[in-house]
Amino acid sequence: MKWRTGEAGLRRFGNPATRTIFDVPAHIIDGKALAEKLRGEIASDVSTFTNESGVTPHLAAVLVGEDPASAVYVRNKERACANVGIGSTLHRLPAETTQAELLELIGQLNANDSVHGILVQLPLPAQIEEKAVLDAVSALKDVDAFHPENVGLIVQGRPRFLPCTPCGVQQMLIHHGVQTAGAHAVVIGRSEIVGKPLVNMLMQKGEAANATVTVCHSRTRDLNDITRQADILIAAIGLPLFVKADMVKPGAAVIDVGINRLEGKLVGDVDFDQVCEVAGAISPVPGGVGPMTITMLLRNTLTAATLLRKTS
Ligand SMILES: Nc1nc(=O)c2c([nH]1)NC[C@@H]1CN(c3ccc(C(=O)N[C@@H](CCC(=O)O)C(=O)O)cc3)C=[N+]21
Repeated sequence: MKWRTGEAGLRRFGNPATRTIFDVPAHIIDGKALAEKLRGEIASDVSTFTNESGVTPHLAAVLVGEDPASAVYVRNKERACANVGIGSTLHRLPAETTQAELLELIGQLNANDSVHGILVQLPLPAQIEEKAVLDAVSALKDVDAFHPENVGLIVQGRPRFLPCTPCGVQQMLIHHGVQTAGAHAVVIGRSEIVGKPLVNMLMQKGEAANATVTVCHSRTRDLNDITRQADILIAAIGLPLFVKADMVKPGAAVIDVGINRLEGKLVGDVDFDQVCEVAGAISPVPGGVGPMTITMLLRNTLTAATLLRKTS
């Protein structure tokens, strides 16, 4: 489905199964549907790779502690792997695991030739230094693209892996016809996981890039004046319903990276109900960036298996 600036009319949005269909003015950037389509393509690529090499790509996921949200995410990732023919192993460690114990496990996974991708689920318990752990993951198995070597390659415009959430956002822009070249993209949020890499990727030469990029964060003055200039507005701040209609230029494409629980409901960083009246295109939560993040993890695991085969 394509969307172009200035397109008018109401769009149908919702889930026919639950009869929650309603009409909204903005084009809906449906991450769930796109994720399903791309997972079909990944499954076919995995099958080709496995037939040619005799190797089944394998993801090792590490979960430390009992955080219920993390447990759900990790389970979703395992299921997604199985659905495209990627093997996975979940390593569950108790909340009181020491940094040395976690590093020991990562060392074993690095050395294990049948493991191609390693994912350490964040956040980690307070006694463990996140940077030390992420640095220890082999750069060739770093399917999150958090290792400094992989971050450096992204900055230089020659990525090995692209980080899952930013890459998912780019795919959503590509597949919905949102033109990034020359556009003003405003990213709210400067996290290592989303904001910082995404800003870097959007300003590179290449597909879903060549944008003029502005980074906003908690210390930005006159935030609304800046966000209102955005042709593409990306919300990755971690504050529920933070982006309101008066922060959005009419017709802009709005991508909501937020995952917040509010009164038992999952909501994004964008106040969808009001912003969809102003935006030209908007991604929902749930069903937006989340499913795309997992899809890009699957793609990266296949890439890792391909790379490790070439280097061994
Ligand atoms: N090393 C690491 N890599 C990650 O990629 C990583 C992580 N740690 N820690 C936590 C965050 C969060 N994250 C999500 C992925 C998918 C959905 C997702 O699919 N959400 C569904 C809804 C799921 C639900 O109902 O809870 C949706 O938005 O439609 C959400 C969140 C990956 N993360």
